[in-house]
Amino acid sequence: MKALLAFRSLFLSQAKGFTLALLLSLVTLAAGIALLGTSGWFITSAALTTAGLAFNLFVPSSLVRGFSFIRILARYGERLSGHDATLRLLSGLRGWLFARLFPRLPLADRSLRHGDLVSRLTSDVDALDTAFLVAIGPIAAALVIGAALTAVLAWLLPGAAWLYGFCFGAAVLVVPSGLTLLSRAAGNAVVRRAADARAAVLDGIEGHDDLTVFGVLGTAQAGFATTSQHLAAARGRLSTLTALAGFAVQALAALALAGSLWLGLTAFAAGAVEGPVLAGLLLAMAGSFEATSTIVRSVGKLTTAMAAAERLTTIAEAPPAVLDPAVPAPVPADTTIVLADVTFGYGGPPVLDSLDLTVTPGEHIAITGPSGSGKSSLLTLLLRLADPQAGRITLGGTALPALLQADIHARVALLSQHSPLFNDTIRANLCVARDADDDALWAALADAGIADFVRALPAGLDTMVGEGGRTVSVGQARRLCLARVLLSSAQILLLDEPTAALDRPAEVAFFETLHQAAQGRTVIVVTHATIPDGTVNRVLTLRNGMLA
Ligand SMILES: Nc1ncnc2c1ncn2[C@@H]1O[C@H](COP(=O)(O)OP(=O)(O)OP(=O)(O)O)[C@@H](O)[C@H]1O
Repeated sequence: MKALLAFRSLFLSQAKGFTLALLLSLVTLAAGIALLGTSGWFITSAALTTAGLAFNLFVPSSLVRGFSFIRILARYGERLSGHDATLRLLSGLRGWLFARLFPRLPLADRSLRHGDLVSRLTSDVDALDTAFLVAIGPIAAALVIGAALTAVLAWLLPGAAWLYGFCFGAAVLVVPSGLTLLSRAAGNAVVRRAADARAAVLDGIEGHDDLTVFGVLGTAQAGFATTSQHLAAARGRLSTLTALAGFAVQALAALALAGSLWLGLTAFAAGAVEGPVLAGLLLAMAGSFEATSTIVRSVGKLTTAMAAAERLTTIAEAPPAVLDPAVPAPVPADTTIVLADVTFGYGGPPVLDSLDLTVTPGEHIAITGPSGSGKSSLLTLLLRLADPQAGRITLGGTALPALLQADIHARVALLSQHSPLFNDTIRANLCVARDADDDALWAALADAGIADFVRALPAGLDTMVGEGGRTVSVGQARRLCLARVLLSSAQILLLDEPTAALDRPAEVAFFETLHQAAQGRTVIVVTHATIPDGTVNRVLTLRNGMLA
């Protein structure tokens, strides 16, 4: 519940819609109960009145019709306002989560799987946004209705009021609370297992080719079947508990009705209550318990929502890798980069150890070094996606932590080892860097050495590249990503293994084009390739955390 409370400001932002939905659900419930009560009273009165001659049929029958209409209209209005508020809450929740997620990327918790993250961003948010609609709203409405009917009973059939009040209170408060406590573990397991299943699906799709080639598709399928069985078992446990709670509520309803019938008949025999009123009250009680059955079904969802809330707050409250300064420094015009005595690691031995480096504006440098020597980590620091544990990095004389990250990223562009192509047109993929006209796009494509290929495509710049750039070769995808980086207005370009997928002639051509295309801009390229002569000003080697 504490995790759910963390989202109270978001829920409160939709308070108007939820209050309206709550009021309308109260009207719906009240109209339903009044409908049953009036019908019972009406039918009994009509039966007790000789041939109906002395009985005014008009008032009760119009009441029955009136309550039916009110019930239908109120239910419609409740669904409309409740779902409207829920959808608004959903957009608020997603915005809230993304706003917290971005400054925390890459997530410090490397164990968090891609599929799990997707699960948190989708189904966990969905579980949370319906918490009001399926659980909190119905519980609040039932409590009000139960209290009102108890008050009516205290007036018309005092003997039964305490019994009804006790049974209804237990059905709305005790059984759902007990179910919440008992189903906590099952609710957690459902959320966890659902995330596992989603991750297994994503892994299977992403790794399908390799799994097929290595002949282990069957093993992967068996793994997925096991995950699905675990999910089904967790859902089964939750359903069993929900069914038991449903049985408890029905038993309480039966106890309240049977006891009230007995107490009511005693009161009727003593002349303390009229027959039609008694019939109406008993039917109204039966109607009110209808509200409790929804609650029991909903509480299972509430435990899932609580588990989802915990998983979301885990990401949202994780300390961000870096924080923007409260008062940012102005962006320096100079783009000289200086790393002085920089030490950085991931908790173990330092990856970069007292490293010094100065890169003057417009200089092109290459950094080589054995795998795992810290080349990519160095680029991470230059983008201020992490801060060094010791030492100082400055841009134009201003320390990076004094600048807004957005300002740094406007000046420093990255072509990473994993730069993606989005499932969109070539034009849209390039314009991620900045909005540009066709001339600028073709110039960037020409600089990246891929203009001829794009020009030969029937749809040219409007060609869809497919998911992850599946319709182009790996080398072409790298060049399209390079074109995007060249198109950006950043004065400093960082490239991580830009030629990993190219053969030697293409690699040489790539470095030559890069050198020409990025004239006037600073280039830091991290690579295992042998750098062709004349394409960079300096080649440095990173070894044992230091540059040589
Ligand atoms: N997020 C991380 N958490 C923990 N350790 C990390 C993380 N990222 C990198 N490392 C470790 O830091 C070291 C340097 O990694 P880095 O990727 O910077 O090396 P690299 O020189 O770029 O390697 P490669 O040439 O293979 O790309 C490696 O030992 C790696 O395992």
